[in-house]
Amino acid sequence: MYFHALIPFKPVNPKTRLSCILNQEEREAFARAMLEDVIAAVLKSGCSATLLCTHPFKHENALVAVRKESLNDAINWALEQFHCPALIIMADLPLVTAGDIQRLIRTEKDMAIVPGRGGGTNVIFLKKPQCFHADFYGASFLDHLRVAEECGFSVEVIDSFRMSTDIDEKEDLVEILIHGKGRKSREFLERLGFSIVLDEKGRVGVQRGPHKEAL
Ligand SMILES: Nc1nc2c(ncn2[C@@H]2O[C@H](COP(=O)(O)OP(=O)(O)OP(=O)(O)O)[C@@H](O)[C@H]2O)c(=O)[nH]1
Ligand SMILES: C[C@H](OP(=O)(O)O)C(=O)O
Repeated sequence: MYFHALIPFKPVNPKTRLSCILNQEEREAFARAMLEDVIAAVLKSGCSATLLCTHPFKHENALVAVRKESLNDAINWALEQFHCPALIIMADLPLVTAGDIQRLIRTEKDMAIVPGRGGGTNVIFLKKPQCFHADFYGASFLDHLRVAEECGFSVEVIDSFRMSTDIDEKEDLVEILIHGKGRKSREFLERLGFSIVLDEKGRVGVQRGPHKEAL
């Protein structure tokens, strides 16, 4: 089955929660690397990709719509245009695979949803997108279940480590370094000198060593 994926993307000053370890230029490059990982999985799954971007941006394998409004308003603008099923997938899920996406689009329910850790929503597949409206931020997973109920949708909640792993904070980089073999985002972090480290309590964290290209 062939569907259309909407990928919201903020190319300018993204991922501010990573400012403690990446400067703005690095965060922009890192956000692009994660986006590449997501687009690769989307295309491999057989879906096409449209980026909903806050600023002008070009990608050779995706359509781009520049929408200056907020995340929810941009998604809701796009959903209104859809007359066929739609996938909404965030650009900060670099571990996602084509098989993961196929799991959503093969759902027998009206909607499939993947929660993010901490109450967020990482991916939504909608068979009838026009009834729905996005309500990201805060406990958006609960909000999206409520919207689905209002629409009378049957819902499948998908339990997936890879798709639930959105990269927001420094601690999340551990997951890319451990599980992100072959991903552009892992190559990027390694090039910058990131590696995993154990703290004094035995927990795994990340450290930034010398820039590989500078060695
Ligand atoms: N179109 C659009 N996409 C957005 C906007 N804000 C964030 N995004 C995208 O939405 C997804 C989830 O965003 P967040 O995790 O909040 O990312 P962020 O705003 O870059 O990160 P922080 O600055 O750390 O909050 C990512 O794919 C972002 O690129 C927006 O205002 N408009
Ligand atoms: C957009 C938001 O992402 P988070 O800030 O939780 O990563 C959400 O999932 O509602």
